[in-house]
Amino acid sequence: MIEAYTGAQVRAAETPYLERGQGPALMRRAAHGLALVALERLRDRRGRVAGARVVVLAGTGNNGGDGLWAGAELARRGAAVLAVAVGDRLHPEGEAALRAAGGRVLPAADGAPALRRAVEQVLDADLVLDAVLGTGARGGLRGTAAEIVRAVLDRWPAPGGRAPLVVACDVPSGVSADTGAADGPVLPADATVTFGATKAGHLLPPGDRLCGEVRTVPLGLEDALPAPALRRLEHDDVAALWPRPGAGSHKYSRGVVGVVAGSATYPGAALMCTRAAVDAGAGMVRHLGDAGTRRLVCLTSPEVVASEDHPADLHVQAWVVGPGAVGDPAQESRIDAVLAGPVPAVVDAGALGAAARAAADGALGPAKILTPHAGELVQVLAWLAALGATDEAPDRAAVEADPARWARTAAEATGAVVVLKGATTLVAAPGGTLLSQADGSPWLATAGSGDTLAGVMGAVLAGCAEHPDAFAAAGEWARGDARFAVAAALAVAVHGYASRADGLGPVPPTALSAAVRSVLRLAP
Ligand SMILES: NC(=O)C1=CN([C@@H]2O[C@H](COP(=O)(O)OP(=O)(O)OC[C@H]3O[C@@H](n4cnc5c(N)ncnc54)[C@H](OP(=O)(O)O)[C@@H]3O)[C@@H](O)[C@H]2O)[C@@H](O)CC1
Ligand SMILES: [K+]
Repeated sequence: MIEAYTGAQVRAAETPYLERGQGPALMRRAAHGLALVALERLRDRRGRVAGARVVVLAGTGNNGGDGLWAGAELARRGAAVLAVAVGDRLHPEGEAALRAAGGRVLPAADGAPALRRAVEQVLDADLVLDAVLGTGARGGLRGTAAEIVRAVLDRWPAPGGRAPLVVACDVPSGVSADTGAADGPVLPADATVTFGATKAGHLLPPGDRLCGEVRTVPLGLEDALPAPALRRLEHDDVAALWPRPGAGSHKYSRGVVGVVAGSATYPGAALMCTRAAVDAGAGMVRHLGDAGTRRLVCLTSPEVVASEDHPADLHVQAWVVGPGAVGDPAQESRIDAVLAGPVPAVVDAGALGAAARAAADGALGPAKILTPHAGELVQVLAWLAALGATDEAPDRAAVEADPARWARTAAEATGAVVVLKGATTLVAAPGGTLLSQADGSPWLATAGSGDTLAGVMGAVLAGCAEHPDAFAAAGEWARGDARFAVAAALAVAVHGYASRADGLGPVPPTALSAAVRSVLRLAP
């Protein structure tokens, strides 16, 4: 599991060390880790370090200091290192170290000619160390640094062209270490070397897409860190946590999933959703819907028991409501009943409007999991604002600029877990628990993918519904209501792995569902 922290959390953990005078030692350790990754990248690209042209984009603070000390190490290995000073000063010891190692300094803020030279040097470099801003940034890049990065990006080579390698120091400058927000220009990094702990901004969109590979250099702060701001499940976590039947399990103890999906207009959603719940290992899957859809469900997945019942007539461990359930009053009535009841539920697509209404009448509770994509979240937040449950109704650009903020807002306003689907999917629980998963193939952005995810999520939700400690192996934090957020993240991860199971190619939802089975053969 990756645990990530805000910049402020890491700075607070560093404070006692700084007060004991250990700041310079921490900086040297950080800079050495940065230099090692830069050396590795240079060797991969050029075979040797000697003679490589390296530019350090150096800011005025300690982030710049890290870059200058790392530049000094590279200079000692024979690289030609130029520090581009973007502000009115440089970290004094870092600058002295760089000069002592034979590096040069270009004060880029000294007028237009200096700025133009800086841009040429960056474009000509083999490697750029981006050390303008780290955890001390207030907002995105501004001033000379912003002008340089903008001018460089304007001339950044087309795909296939040769661009300098970029290694970011702590975070790509201009990306918030706390939120992943990127206000203004940012040089996309091939690798980001971070210090003390992974930062939340490395795992949150849109900044996560600008980090490249993230490497963390330990600084010995681990024991001083508080609870993480954000977590990401990795392969081993998924293998260990996914609910599996024991010798004494039977279909009811494993979890029955009830699916309220499909309508005369959209029967396919019900087929994909029920199939995925079967493939993800539900003990039993029941489908409620119109006669035509039921017949198709039974033909596609004979394992499913389809009926025209009402949710109140059935005992299930978890519901999935909404996929394709549009324009059918009987389905709407079933959705309302599930939302009003206590049973855990995945609330998708056609049920999100009803969820917003139900939430405005009283919290849905943490056992309900809403699964909007960005467009649907905008709609849900607009409904919540219109119903007086929230103050603000952001547009899509605002949601995409800071998705974590808005996923959290929706979670607090509804009392439910909110899964904001995207290339990086965020899971926000009302208590503040936040997970980020980025496991899927870009091919996953296809119609029906969400119906499949909802089915997979229904299966894992049914498996943990009656077991508050189902995921205790992940840590104390995962007990009780937090298990619903973990269930959601597990489903997102498995769905993502399934999209890559046969390599990177198209994944129509039926193939995706079949791949879920191969992913779940993971050894526990
Ligand atoms: N603490 C430690 O023990 C360790 C810390 N480490 C390293 O220190 C980093 C944090 O260093 P930091 O605190 O000096 O802040 P930092 O990110 O360099 O930026 C602040 C400077 O930038 C400026 N500035 C601010 N916003 C701006 C903007 N939008 N656009 C332009 N400029 C802006 C601001 O200048 P001002 O505006 O105040 O004149 C200020 O001078 C951390 O990320 C890690 O790399 C490691 O060595 C390990 C040990
Ligand atoms: K940086």
